[in-house]
Amino acid sequence: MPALISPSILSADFANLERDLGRIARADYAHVDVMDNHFVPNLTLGLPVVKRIAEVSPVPIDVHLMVEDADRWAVDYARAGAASVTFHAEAAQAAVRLARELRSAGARAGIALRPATPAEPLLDLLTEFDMVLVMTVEPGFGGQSFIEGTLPKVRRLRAAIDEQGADTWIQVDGGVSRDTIATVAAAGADVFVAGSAVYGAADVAGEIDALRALADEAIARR
Ligand SMILES: O=C(CO)[C@@H](O)[C@H](O)COP(=O)(O)O
Ligand SMILES: [Co+2]
Repeated sequence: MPALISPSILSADFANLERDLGRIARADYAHVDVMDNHFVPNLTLGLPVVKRIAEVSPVPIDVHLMVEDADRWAVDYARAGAASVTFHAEAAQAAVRLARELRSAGARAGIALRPATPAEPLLDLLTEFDMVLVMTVEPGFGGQSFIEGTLPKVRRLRAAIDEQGADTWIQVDGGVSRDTIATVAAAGADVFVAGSAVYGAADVAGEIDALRALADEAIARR
């Protein structure tokens, strides 16, 4: 599949969110990081803000839930208008049940793994999820540097998905930029989250195109 680009609005101007969403109209998704200051040591935004973002965004919303008690909150984000809701494996009691509830609510269901969380427990359950998010930094903040040690996990997931013929996307999030995107695309990723690389660029639309071109080139070669 062609690379999908999901800029993280964590690096947007929160006082001008509608304007900054307009700047990523050529992306495939808008990545919205929901942090609760418990699962991660940072606090961002919640349901009422996500609902308005979904209403004004030119592209579908990809919610990345970094909250404790994902089982309690995830479906509410689907009902708030998110096209895709990704919860953390470490924060869910019943990941398969939750993914099924998200699909029933009309959203794509994603499961996220912190850098130190192994993918192996998921490998027999891949068809239950529309996406596996491999965190390539510790969740909580934008602007961190890419952790190379997460690449074998991306490769293992790619091999399992291809072997099973599963229609599960691999998303990578954290430190994705022109310097790292080709490597992680070659390892097997399909969906690329980039916050500081996109919103820190002088030409935001041009940066999305450049990242997409680099990823597509690496995907074509794998
Ligand atoms: O989920 C997170 C951080 O926890 C991310 O979505 C970041 O927002 C990505 O930022 P960059 O590393 O691309 O600056
Ligand atoms: Co994120």
